[in-house]
Amino acid sequence: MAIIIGSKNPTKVKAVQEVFNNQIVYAEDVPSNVSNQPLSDEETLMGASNRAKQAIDLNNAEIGIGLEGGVMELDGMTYLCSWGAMIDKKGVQFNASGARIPLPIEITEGLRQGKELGDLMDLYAQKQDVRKNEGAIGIFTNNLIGRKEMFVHILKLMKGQHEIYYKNKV
Ligand SMILES: O=P(O)(O)OP(=O)(O)OP(=O)(O)OC[C@H]1O[C@@H](n2cnc3c(O)ncnc32)[C@H](O)[C@@H]1O
Ligand SMILES: [Mg+2]
Repeated sequence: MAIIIGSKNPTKVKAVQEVFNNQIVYAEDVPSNVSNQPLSDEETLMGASNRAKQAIDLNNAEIGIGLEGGVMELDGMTYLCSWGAMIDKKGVQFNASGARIPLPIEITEGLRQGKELGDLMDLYAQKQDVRKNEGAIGIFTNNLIGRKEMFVHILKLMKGQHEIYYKNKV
């Protein structure tokens, strides 16, 4: 069973390889067709969903996956949010969201000026490519949870829903 993940970001690709460890995994960059920095749950989920739909159309894949990072407002705070979408050959789609944590005010201010979280995180942490490594979630949780681990959780939530859906159909 071939699986296509619609991104070459290593945190996303490694997470898919870990969860679908006995399957062939291809990584292809596809556009999210939302802004580079999604600013709501709706937009982040839409980005994940758009990527999954394009990924499944690319080759003769059984499953297309989209994982998207964003931020959302809740109760006057800006939270990190992440969404996943998985679509199979029959067009059945499963979604799941990941852990969310509040972001510090200096990050929120940068986002309000139109900057991308990935760039803000590199400045904040004085590191390069935080988005491809521990992610904002790693930086703000003392690395107890990293970006790949958060995506692993989202992928398990979708894989499990997919398994139950077909188990109950037979
Ligand atoms: O190549 P793609 O798959 O696009 O990988 P990406 O790192 O750009 O990831 P997203 O498009 O899913 O995320 C949208 C924006 O939010 C940033 N972002 C999201 N979550 C992040 C995190 O945990 N750490 C750092 N940046 C993050 C990311 O760098 C982008 O600017
Ligand atoms: Mg991106």
